[in-house]
Amino acid sequence: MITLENLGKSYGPTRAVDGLNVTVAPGKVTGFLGPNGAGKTTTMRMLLGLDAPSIGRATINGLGYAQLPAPLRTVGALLEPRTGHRGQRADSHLVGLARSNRIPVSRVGQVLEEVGLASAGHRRIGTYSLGMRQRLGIAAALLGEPEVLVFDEPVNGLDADGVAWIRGLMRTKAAAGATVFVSSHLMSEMQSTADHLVVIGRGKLLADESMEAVLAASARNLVLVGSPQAAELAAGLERAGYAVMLAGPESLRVTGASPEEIGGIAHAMGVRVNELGLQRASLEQAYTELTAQSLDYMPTRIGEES
Ligand SMILES: Nc1ncnc2c1ncn2[C@@H]1O[C@H](COP(=O)(O)OP(=O)(O)OP(=O)(O)O)[C@@H](O)[C@H]1O
Repeated sequence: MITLENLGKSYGPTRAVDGLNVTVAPGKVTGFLGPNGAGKTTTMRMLLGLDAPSIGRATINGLGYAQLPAPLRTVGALLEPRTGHRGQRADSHLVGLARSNRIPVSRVGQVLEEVGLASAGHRRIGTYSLGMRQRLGIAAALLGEPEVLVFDEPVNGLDADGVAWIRGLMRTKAAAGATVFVSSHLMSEMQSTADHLVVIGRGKLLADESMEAVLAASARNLVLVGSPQAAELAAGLERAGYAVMLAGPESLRVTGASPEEIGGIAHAMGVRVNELGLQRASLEQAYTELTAQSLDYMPTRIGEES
């Protein structure tokens, strides 16, 4: 489990991270989202003892990173794809890491296998593609069989197969009980990977909710209704306070109501309904609404300049 308690970091006048209180639970993939410069990397660096908080604290299983008796056995991290020296062989890099962390060297072959680098383990890191270096970084993170995984933008540089692979890896680890905390700016990817979302903007917490709740709260959720008495039903739905648009002579688009609520109103009015379909907002849309207020630079639209 990861706990952020009133965690804050200032760089001069900039509050990169501003009083975060978050618990990241085991058994789930928790997506960490926010616009560029929101403070995600700074938060992860404080969690991993690479930056000192200005206020508050970040703990893993109740301890700060520096207090962990065996850090690599507790938390596996991928912060940037650069790992090891270019001239070093990938397997020797991992052997060095294992030895210095009292992890059995037999794990090296296992993690190389797990990340799909078994046949390239003897090669020098400098000959690796960006995607291979990303896999090597993940191999290093998995070396100590940690129960907490912290990945900053892990799919950067990976091709479609690599993206699908890392999604599967995170889902498998979470299903086995691991705490998986992963930042990403790829909303469609997060939508199919994360169970829970922590969203920040300008260092502040904007949402800490299940994926389901974030999507359900979006104003972009639409219900498409087909009815031969569309106009009559529209009037009834408007009386009930829902936003209704006539999409055709026999079809409506309704926002703010669930299919069940619309069905209930239609039933009470004695109106026939032929079709009732929920068109869910995408995470991209829900996220845009959540972060709209916290974007550092809002483009000025033509015609709005004063
Ligand atoms: N070492 C530093 N010195 C000064 N300012 C910093 C430093 N590191 C980060 N910042 C500032 O802190 C804020 C948060 O940066 P951070 O990299 O944590 O954001 P992020 O959410 O990871 O963004 P991105 O998605 O662009 O990586 C930014 O305004 C950034 O310019």
